[in-house]
Amino acid sequence: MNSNADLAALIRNIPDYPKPGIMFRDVSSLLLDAEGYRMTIDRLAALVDPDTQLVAGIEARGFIVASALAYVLGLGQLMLRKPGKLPGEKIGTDYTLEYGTDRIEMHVGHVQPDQKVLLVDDLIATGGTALAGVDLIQQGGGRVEQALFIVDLPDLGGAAKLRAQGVRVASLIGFDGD
Ligand SMILES: O=P(O)(O)OC[C@H]1O[C@H](OP(=O)(O)OP(=O)(O)O)[C@H](O)[C@@H]1O
Ligand SMILES: Nc1ncnc2[nH]cnc12
Repeated sequence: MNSNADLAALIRNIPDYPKPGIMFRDVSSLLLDAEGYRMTIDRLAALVDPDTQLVAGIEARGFIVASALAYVLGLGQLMLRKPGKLPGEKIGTDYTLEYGTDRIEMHVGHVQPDQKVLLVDDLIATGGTALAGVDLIQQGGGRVEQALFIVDLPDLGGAAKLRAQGVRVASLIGFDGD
């Protein structure tokens, strides 16, 4: 498992899921591979800004990345959740993604003023989800200067949109032509 190309080979590609025309990049097959999962987290951890104070993951697949990274880095994890899951006072943002619309929510008070928050997810496509995450964290008073993903689908433009917001974006694997 010497290169990110080895990691890319562990991702299953499923055409026309969940809608015709979508090539679904399934990280579940990468996560099944013990060495692949460890290498993925180690390589993402090596990219994290040293002054990062909190790791934010987006439900559901983002939690798998955020949990492991927060543990390795010795940081706390902020949960950005799909609707109807948070018991406390919350703020939320609606967004559009490659194959539909959704909403994420965050507890009020879970980000400290000016806290430096790393945003992570398994994959960025159109960027709708990640931009909603940045918006929520900023509404909560935090700063997002960096975002990390296992997979980027650059042709869908999400990473470029995040960069236009001043966020530094990195990923381990890029799939062109999506
Ligand atoms: O860049 P975008 O076009 O917004 O797409 C990326 C998002 O889509 C997937 O999540 P999904 O909403 O399918 O939910 P899941 O994590 O619960 O599977 C993925 O995990 C990202 O969060
Ligand atoms: N093509 C894709 N594969 C997997 N997850 C996604 N989320 C948004 N687009 C996706």
